[in-house]
Amino acid sequence: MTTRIERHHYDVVVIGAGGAGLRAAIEARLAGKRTAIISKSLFGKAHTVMAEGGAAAAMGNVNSRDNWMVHFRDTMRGGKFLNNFRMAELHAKEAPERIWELETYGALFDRTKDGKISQRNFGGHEYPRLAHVGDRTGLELIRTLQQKIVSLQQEDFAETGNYDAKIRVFSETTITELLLEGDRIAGAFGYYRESGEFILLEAPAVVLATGGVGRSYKVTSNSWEYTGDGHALALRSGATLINMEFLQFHPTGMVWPPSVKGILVTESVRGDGGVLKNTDGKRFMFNYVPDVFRKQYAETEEEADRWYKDPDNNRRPPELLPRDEVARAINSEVKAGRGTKAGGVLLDIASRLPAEEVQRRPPSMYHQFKELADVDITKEPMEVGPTCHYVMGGVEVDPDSAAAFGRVEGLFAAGEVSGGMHGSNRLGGNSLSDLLVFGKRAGEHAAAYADALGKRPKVTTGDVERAVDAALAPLSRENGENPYTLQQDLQAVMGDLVGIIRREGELTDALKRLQELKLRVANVGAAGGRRYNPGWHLALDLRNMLIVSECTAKAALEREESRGGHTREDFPKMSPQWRLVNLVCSLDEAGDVHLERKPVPAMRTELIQLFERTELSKYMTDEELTEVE
Ligand SMILES: Cc1cc2nc3c(=O)[nH]c(=O)nc-3n(C[C@H](O)[C@H](O)[C@H](O)COP(=O)(O)OP(=O)(O)OC[C@H]3O[C@@H](n4cnc5c(N)ncnc54)[C@H](O)[C@@H]3O)c2cc1C
Repeated sequence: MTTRIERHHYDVVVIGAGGAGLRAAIEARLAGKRTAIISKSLFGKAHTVMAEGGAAAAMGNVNSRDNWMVHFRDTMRGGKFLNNFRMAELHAKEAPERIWELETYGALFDRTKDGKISQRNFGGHEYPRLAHVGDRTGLELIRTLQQKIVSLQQEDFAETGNYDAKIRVFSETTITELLLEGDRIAGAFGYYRESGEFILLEAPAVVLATGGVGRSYKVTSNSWEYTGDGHALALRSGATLINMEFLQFHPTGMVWPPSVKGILVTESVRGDGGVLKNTDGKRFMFNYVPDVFRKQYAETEEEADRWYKDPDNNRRPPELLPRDEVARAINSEVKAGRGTKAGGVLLDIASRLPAEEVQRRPPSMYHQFKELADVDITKEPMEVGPTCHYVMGGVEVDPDSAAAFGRVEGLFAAGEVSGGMHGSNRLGGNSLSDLLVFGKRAGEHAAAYADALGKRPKVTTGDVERAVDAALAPLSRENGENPYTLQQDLQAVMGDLVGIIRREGELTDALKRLQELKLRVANVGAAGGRRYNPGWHLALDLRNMLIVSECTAKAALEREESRGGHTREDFPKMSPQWRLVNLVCSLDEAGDVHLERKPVPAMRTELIQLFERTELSKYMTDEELTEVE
């Protein structure tokens, strides 16, 4: 029996309908390209929508001393100098324009008293920099980008009588394979989640905008669709992933009750005055300020408290250190027996702000705790602990065009699925601006690539048949393993052995267990048919989760230092030699993960000159410092 496949032709296919995907699609459509947007979940329900804190852009609205150079410096410091400097530079320079542009699409940001876009403080940012809409910034961003897409569809309708003529959204549709002719992208294959019917989109250019990988971890702020699909699709099509060892564990996830463990408690609670205390009632973050940050952070509670009113003449509270520092500090306090029974510490805003203010500032935090944990945060502290939140590693891309490196042409990546921009650790707020800056670039360059092609690559029947067979395989295994058990086992391996603090023995053990899981996943089964069958969907996702987890574990074992989102108990220091190394994963012929070391591109002189030598000496080797002089 032949399998029915719905076929479409596009110039650019964008996989992912979060901020990066929507911004890329808008740009490709503005360049006149027929563009498809594919979304695994409902249109509008992406991670981007969950972003609360805001989008970082050096507009200088609240403190006029802010500019792209200060933002660039903060981003490089946050990433511990492993960032792709060119991406950090483009991001810092272009973010303000991308935010102002959103206003022309209809976004309504909160305002300062004099009517400018308001900006709030956030960890690691020297000045108030996060443009925000209460704690619903991501929602406003997605709403606005969707609105822009609808307005473009209306223009297309006026011209052609068809809303979908130039830009069409396929929601609740999962892409399982990229199809190639030789080394060039020829299309994408997937299925409608509701009907289980297959879909083939032939296109010479694909933009990956699939977000993160957090569902491979037990405790995570990420939702069900973040199974590393884009990372795995990139690898399988011949592209490379960079620095997959760097995962951000957000310091403040809910820890109680178990049903909500991992859900994020926004950093703006700390930006607005919330402080972290252990069960002895001590503000412990003062004990955890690393030397590299000592100059910028307050040494006493009095100075830290003064900063909220007078940031120009006081140093920042240590609660606002970059996320990796705060997450490790909480981890240490809990380990030392100064944590709560549920394994967290206390985040206190109740004793710091009047109740009405607490309700007004982070309103959804108040409701989140009231409804999910029955805790009134205007009266009691919140119980919080680290949660897997963001992956800094991702598709290795050319910084200017967002084109994927490796053996593949016609593939682009933007947003959380791409790597390099944030180095070893991302600053809060830098993701929303990253996805606008590089989403736009990816859409623009994917369109230009499609334009410049002579003959378009063709999808082969054999490849489509293989994609169909791979998709149907779990349904045909009568005694296959249960996908939910496999996912739990994978989450246990990653959470327990490749988590926030890593050790050689555990990482070696993790790799052994991942190999065992690989064999079991090859035998995963799903009962039932193709019509809305979440077990089948997970069975297909597991293949991606496993391959991406293997990259993370391999790179974590290889990198013998501690930096940003990678902490090795057996190598606790940051090493200037390791700063010169990017770890790059590819797939070999047998489908196994191959890891190689590649040099980190050297920063241009005028960018190096933005830093003081004493600061550079914390990160760079002696040879590099000699060259700087
Ligand atoms: C709770 C929370 C709060 C956050 N707060 C902030 C903040 O305040 N500021 C900030 O800068 N960052 C924040 N972040 C991080 C930020 O929201 C994300 O990194 C960012 O939104 C990622 O955007 P994206 O466009 O790359 O991907 P996403 O928004 O994650 O979208 C990915 C899209 O890809 C689709 N997809 C995935 N796989 C497939 C597939 N196989 N086929 C088809 N479609 C697929 C998904 O359905 C989705 O549409 C937060 C994250 C979380 C979880």
